[in-house]
Amino acid sequence: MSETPPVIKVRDLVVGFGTQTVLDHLDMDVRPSEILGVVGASGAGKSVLLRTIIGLIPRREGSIEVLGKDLDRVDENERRALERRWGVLFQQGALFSSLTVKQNVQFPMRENLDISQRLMDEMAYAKLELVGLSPRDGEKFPSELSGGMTKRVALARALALDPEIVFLDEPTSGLDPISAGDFDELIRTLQQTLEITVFMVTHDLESLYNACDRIAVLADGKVAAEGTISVMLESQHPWVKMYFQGKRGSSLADRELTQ
Ligand SMILES: Nc1ncnc2c1ncn2[C@@H]1O[C@H](COP(=O)(O)OP(=O)(O)OP(=O)(O)O)[C@@H](O)[C@H]1O
Repeated sequence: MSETPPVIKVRDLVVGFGTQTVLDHLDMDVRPSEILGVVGASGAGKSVLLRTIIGLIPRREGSIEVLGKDLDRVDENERRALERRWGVLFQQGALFSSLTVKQNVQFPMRENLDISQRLMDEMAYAKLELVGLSPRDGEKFPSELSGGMTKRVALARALALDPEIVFLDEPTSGLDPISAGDFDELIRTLQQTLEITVFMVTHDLESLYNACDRIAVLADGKVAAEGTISVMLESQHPWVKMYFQGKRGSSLADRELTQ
């Protein structure tokens, strides 16, 4: 059976800081158009993995292929072209506080595209609409936004260049459960309509149940378990058992079964 090649292929990845090894010969595949949830204990290396894939942290060993390109074999131009094919939502939203919402969303366009202000405005409004915000919200400054709106703007900015992959680092952290649920639904809808691949670091069990197709658990520097929620519920790995079959996990699993 021939399988579609992964969108992200990580092999034998070793990343560390000083004497600390964070990722220790890690392998991972992210499949086309899936939402992969990456979980693990605090400090397990989830954000480090995300940042290494997008090239912000150097590797000690191993290879990373994104969209069929080996990151060690691309030149500067190819690298820039590749970077335009992914969008990133960082943990804190990381909006520029002195720019309006619209200008924040236009930032990647300004950096990468040679187009008129008018076209950029139209594109920014389209992205804002995609994430459920109005043109009027575009004139606000980040300090005037709620937590949920900030995440939506950061997502609109991540989508600015119509990426094929979106990396999300804890997209629902700091949101109340209802806003977090809305955000999960938004990610799911976007993935279905735009067919993007989503790499999502999360602590949020609800997100894992409601938004993710598959889950990868990081422990001891590796992917210790991977698969659907049902695979997680049957896993015998101690951390996975504690997380998914612990008190909170069980109540979600019961709810899932009775739906
Ligand atoms: N720039 C850095 N310099 C030194 N150590 C770092 C750096 N970035 C991360 N680390 C260390 O790498 C380890 C993994 O960090 P990482 O942020 O990936 O954890 P995480 O799994 O995302 O945790 P959390 O769920 O708490 O966000 C931690 O021990 C952290 O202190």
